[in-house]
Amino acid sequence: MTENLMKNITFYRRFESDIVAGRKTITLRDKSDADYTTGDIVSVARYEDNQFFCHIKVNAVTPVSFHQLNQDHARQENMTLEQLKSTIAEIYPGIVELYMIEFMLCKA
Ligand SMILES: CC(=O)Nc1ccn([C@H]2C[C@H](O)[C@@H](CO)O2)c(=O)n1
Repeated sequence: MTENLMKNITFYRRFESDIVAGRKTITLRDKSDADYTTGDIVSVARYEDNQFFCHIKVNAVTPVSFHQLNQDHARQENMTLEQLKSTIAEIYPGIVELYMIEFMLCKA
């Protein structure tokens, strides 16, 4: 019998309030952190202390290059495009190939 293990993802603490309010509906990750499939229900915790704070449902996973990032991506991250690019550059210095994980909050 195969067990259906729930996947996990972490976000930096500073993004928790935007996620639980539904203001942040994508995250851009490197390949090692993008192993999600449409329909996955994912358990979300803070990166700093691994404290669970919600579940999300994955709506799509799409490759996107750093140079393609635009105002739509920024709006879905609840940031300006400048903030988004500098956040990505800080987390993943020099990265070109990203994966956009689109998600929606699962209401408890
Ligand atoms: C460990 C790790 O990389 N954790 C991450 C990576 C990204 N995020 C956030 C930051 C931005 O809002 C988007 C785009 O990368 O996702 C994060 O919270 N934690």
